[in-house]
Amino acid sequence: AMEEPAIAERLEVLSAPRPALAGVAMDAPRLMGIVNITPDSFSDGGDFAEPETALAQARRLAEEGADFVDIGGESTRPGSDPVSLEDERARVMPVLEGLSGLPAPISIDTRKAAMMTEAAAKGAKVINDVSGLTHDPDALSAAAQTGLPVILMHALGDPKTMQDDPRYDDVLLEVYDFLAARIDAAIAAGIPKERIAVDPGIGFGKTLQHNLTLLNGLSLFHGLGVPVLVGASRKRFIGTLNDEREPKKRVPGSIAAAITAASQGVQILRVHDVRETRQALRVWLSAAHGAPFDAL
Ligand SMILES: Nc1nc2ncc(COP(=O)(O)OP(=O)(O)O)nc2c(=O)[nH]1
Repeated sequence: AMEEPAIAERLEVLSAPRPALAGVAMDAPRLMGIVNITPDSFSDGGDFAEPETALAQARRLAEEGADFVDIGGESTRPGSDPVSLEDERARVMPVLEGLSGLPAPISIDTRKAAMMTEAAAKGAKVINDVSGLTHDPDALSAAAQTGLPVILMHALGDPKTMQDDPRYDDVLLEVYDFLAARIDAAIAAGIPKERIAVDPGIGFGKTLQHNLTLLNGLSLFHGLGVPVLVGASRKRFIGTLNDEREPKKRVPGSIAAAITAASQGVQILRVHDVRETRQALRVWLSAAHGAPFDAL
């Protein structure tokens, strides 16, 4: 088999030239903290459903060192139902208004064109669409109009049914090809390549095996020439491997997944537990460099 590149060589990938994303340098693993303003998110639904608690969480994650704070008003967990524009707007906009002074750039986790436009007007600096700008026919043009960088994620169909029976001939290549096509579509819509990042969509229409094949092969996605984001935090595959039904008890496994991604040069890690993940990353990066790594 091909000799596995040493950690140091893989770390070279980290320093591969990628433009900054919303002003955040892509030269070391960066953390995207998660604020789910929903009653039903799979791991923390209801915890931050009120503006005050969502604001406090966003500020806390920024203080813990989040490089981005991802704000979402629609759970896209397996089996979830879509949220109306009115409901998503009512959940998210009050929080965005309250976060205007946040030191970390805010990403808006939404599939709706109208939400992208309105969130951008309220200070969001990144658009994060779990459907890769495919769900809303107006999303590509709306995202391009905002001038914001976009994160294009792969999902196999709709959250409602994506886990019913996910099948691929080759999950790595099919996810890669989907992301390549979405990059082309975004560029054609007027979003320059330096404002694009991709994400394989762990848990979005994938079996345990699919998720593990993706986590093992993440370095492939650097071939797309844009920053790579991975969101494995607290997800079901961690619970399946450990028979751990409670998402909040999956933090050690989430950290292991984050280190797995960082060791393959993934530039952005989307996590619920910023302080814990940052601590682990610093140790891993410092050891891998043989010296204190304080870029985080
Ligand atoms: N780019 C990106 N965005 C995402 N948004 C939501 C979730 C699902 O996790 P969470 O937001 O915690 O749960 P829910 O969708 O139930 O709110 N995962 C990702 C991900 O892996 N990548």
